[in-house]
Amino acid sequence: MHLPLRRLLTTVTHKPVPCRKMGATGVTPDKPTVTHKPVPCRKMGATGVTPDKLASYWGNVFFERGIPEPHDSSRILVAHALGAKTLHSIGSRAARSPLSADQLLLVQNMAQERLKRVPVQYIIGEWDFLDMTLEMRPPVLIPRPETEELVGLVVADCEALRHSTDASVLEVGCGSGAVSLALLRRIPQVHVIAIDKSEAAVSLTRDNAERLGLQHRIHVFQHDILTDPVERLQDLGPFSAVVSNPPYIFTEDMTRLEPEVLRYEDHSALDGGLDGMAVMKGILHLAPLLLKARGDVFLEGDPRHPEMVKNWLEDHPEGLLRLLQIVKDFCGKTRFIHLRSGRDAANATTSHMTGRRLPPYLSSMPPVL
Ligand SMILES: C[S@@+](CC[C@H](N)C(=O)[O-])C[C@H]1O[C@@H](n2cnc3c(N)ncnc32)[C@H](O)[C@@H]1O
Repeated sequence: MHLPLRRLLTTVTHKPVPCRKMGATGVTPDKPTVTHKPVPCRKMGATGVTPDKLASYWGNVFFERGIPEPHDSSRILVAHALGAKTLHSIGSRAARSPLSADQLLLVQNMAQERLKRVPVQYIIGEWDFLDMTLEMRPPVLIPRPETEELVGLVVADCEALRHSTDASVLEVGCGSGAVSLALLRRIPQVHVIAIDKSEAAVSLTRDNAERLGLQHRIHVFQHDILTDPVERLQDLGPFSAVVSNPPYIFTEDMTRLEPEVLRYEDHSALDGGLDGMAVMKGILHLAPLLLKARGDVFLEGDPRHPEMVKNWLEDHPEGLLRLLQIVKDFCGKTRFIHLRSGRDAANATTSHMTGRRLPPYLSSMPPVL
């Protein structure tokens, strides 16, 4: 059953109960009413529920209810209730200590959310992207591991960014700020302009920039690349590079998305129109107006897009954009497109990258996002 998107607005972020509060009893008045079958405290003894037992209990419930990555989900939720990222990291003593009543209830409430297919990232309210922990708030897109590779590609292959002292990047569709903030952390002299048409995304990027102390090197504002005046961006340029992980799912593929994605993430962060290229084409059109004489464009897309971009470039020679590189993601799918403005770009080459695995409900999107 599909939950209405309005449900997103009521998704709560469950703050961890620090370990030092373990042993506290009673339920705080602001805790939501428990609607799910309670943790079987009587079976395990009210103070006898250890993190491993609880994770295993909820992992089995999730499994029986068809929740993807059932055991990973439950372990992350239990770890979060203990103020940790993983159960491995809590140490053997904490692993043997029973949870407090507060913590039990917190896990139970979070598990209820997971049973409704709310992504773990939204439930715990944060997620790691490269070396950063970012705040996550629905419906802003949860950054995917492939996008970490996009950052790696920009850092490795954008000479202009590494060698110039006044390099600037425009990110189109900043979402949570993952790409822009990762670039700022890796390239000290760079300044980023990050735009998004979604107010929620702009606000989250700003908050994440503050969280990481990077707010002085990033200018974030609401801007629709397809409809707002380009002069607004030109006034802030010209840029050394334009980077984007635009919405690139073909509209016809949207219905095949997992409930976690379809119900809770912003559709306009995902749906790229009939050919998945609505925003991408906007960027290709505008890039020559925004880039320095020899500037780069880095795009993440669907595996069908590199060929489609090649065709688009043949139909639009006036833009003087050249395809420089097509790069595969860690699944071996053609994923990233590197273009350069001006006449001196080399011929296309193909390279491969490796990386880590994504939870299935995020990775099995058609196509993998
Ligand atoms: C796939 S998400 C990428 C978010 C983030 N950069 C990341 O990689 O996690 C695409 C983002 O583009 C934004 N977006 C969609 N259409 C846009 C448009 N016409 N102009 C600006 N941003 C747009 C969405 O709001 C969304 O935040």
